[in-house]
Amino acid sequence: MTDSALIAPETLNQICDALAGPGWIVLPNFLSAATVGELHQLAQQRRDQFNRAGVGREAGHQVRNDIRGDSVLWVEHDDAAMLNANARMAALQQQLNRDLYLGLIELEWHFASYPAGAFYQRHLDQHREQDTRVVTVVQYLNPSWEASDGGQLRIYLDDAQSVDITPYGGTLVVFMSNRFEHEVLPATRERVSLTGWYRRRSL
Ligand SMILES: O=C(O)CCC(=O)C(=O)O
Ligand SMILES: [Fe+2]
Repeated sequence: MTDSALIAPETLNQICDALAGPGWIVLPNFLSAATVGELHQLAQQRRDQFNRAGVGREAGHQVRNDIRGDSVLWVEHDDAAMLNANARMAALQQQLNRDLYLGLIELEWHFASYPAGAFYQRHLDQHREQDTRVVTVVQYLNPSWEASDGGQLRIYLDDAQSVDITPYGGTLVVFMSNRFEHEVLPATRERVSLTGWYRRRSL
């Protein structure tokens, strides 16, 4: 990994201010091109370990191409190849707790790969009252992506407007998991990301 494990203090402040205000933020070039390349390559090397993502829990869990078409690989906390990536996310967790008192205890995150044409229908990441997901974090790992490749993340804002975010490599998106419905639009090529949720203890 070439990137330092650290996130610039101004960036941490910017994220906290945004979550306390509008509740969401997009930061282009959060990851350097070198880091995007390395993480993208890692995802390709581990291609065989990805599993089709499902919807619903436990007995109700099923693969539904009409709802979401991605495959995912969960990131382990002691994964040596993810040392810096995990450290960056730990630094952000610490700052969110310090500034916003969110009481986050862990990040669970996975690589996600959407084949060409795949999408994820409009949904809310925190959909049950008992759900402990507080903050959603997405990082895109798509080198040389063009807006015309598609794959935008469409976030539905509070005031019945929406914003489309193109998944350029290195872009970070952070938003409050219980506030914004969102969807992933189909792309013309494979779309790779790291998506995670900071969790609090269940009440
Ligand atoms: O990849 C994205 O832009 C968002 C993915 C998403 O909404 C999810 O995995 O819950
Ligand atoms: Fe989501």
